[in-house]
Amino acid sequence: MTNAIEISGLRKVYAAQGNAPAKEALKGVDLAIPAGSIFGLLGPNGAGKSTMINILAGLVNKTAGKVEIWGFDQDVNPRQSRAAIGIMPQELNMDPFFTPRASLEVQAGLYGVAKADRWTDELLELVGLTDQANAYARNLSGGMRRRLLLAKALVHRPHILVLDEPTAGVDITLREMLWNNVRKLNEAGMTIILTTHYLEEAEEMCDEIAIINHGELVVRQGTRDLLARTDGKTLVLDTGGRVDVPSLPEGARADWRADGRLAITYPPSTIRADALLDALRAGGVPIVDVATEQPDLEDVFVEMTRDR
Ligand SMILES: Nc1ncnc2c1ncn2[C@@H]1O[C@H](COP(=O)(O)OP(=O)(O)OP(=O)(O)O)[C@@H](O)[C@H]1O
Repeated sequence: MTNAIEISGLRKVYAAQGNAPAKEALKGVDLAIPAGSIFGLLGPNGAGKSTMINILAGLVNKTAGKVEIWGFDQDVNPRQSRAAIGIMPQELNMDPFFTPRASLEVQAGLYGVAKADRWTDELLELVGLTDQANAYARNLSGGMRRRLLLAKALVHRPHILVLDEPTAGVDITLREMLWNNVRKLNEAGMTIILTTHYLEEAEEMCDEIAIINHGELVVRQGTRDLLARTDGKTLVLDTGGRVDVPSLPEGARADWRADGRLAITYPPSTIRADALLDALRAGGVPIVDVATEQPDLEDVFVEMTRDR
């Protein structure tokens, strides 16, 4: 299996409701997600990420296009394609009278996992809920509920795990635990797809990233290559205090930071750092110290999703 997911020409139009006009949430997206990757699906609010994930999960019907999950066409082999994917949803609502163990057993039943093939105890152990296995869900903390949702997504041992905003509003300890789990699952061969608003997290975790905006795929690239795309670097200077900044080569921009340092952002394709430093020195700016900063995913994201 080279691609865990192959999406082509995917469109979704939500029908008009009352005064709200019809909304084309996905406008013909083509996207291949390599098997074995940790793949980030990013985009601003309303870009269409949840729509895409819900289509993968079989919760939203597409208007047009083709979706193959682990080689199974969703429309031709719905059962097999559903069995290949597990989804950890955003929302935390769950039956308050179920214990984690019972929830996992029920979920396994829904997926038709035979009793002998269930791995309930291992799953509870994996997400750190062994001690709460028999506690009612209403007594679980938000973090524990989230861990239970992860375990529920895994009952049928899917090839692909989709995490929709898994760390929104969770504390650092839980976030680390989630990511450790995700890495372990990925090392064991599972393909991971995640949406997140934390771009730092996507930068650190994902091998490849797709950015969607207004229902269209804007870019899909390896994380490292994506970061190399932005033509913007920053020199950060300690000038020993505020001074007048002389005019700089066109394309360069100077900003004073809150910590009193002077940040010069420039496109390295047309301006060399030494030309900038020469211009500053010639303008009488004392340079006590200099550091450089590379663009991060946030910069790339802002550039790619800026409305033109
Ligand atoms: N059930 C629905 N009926 C009508 N319009 C919808 C429905 N669900 C989503 N939309 C619209 O489709 C567009 C895409 O929404 P979607 O939830 O997929 O975006 P998103 O990228 O997941 O955003 P967020 O990051 O805010 O979750 C939005 O304009 C949204 O208002």
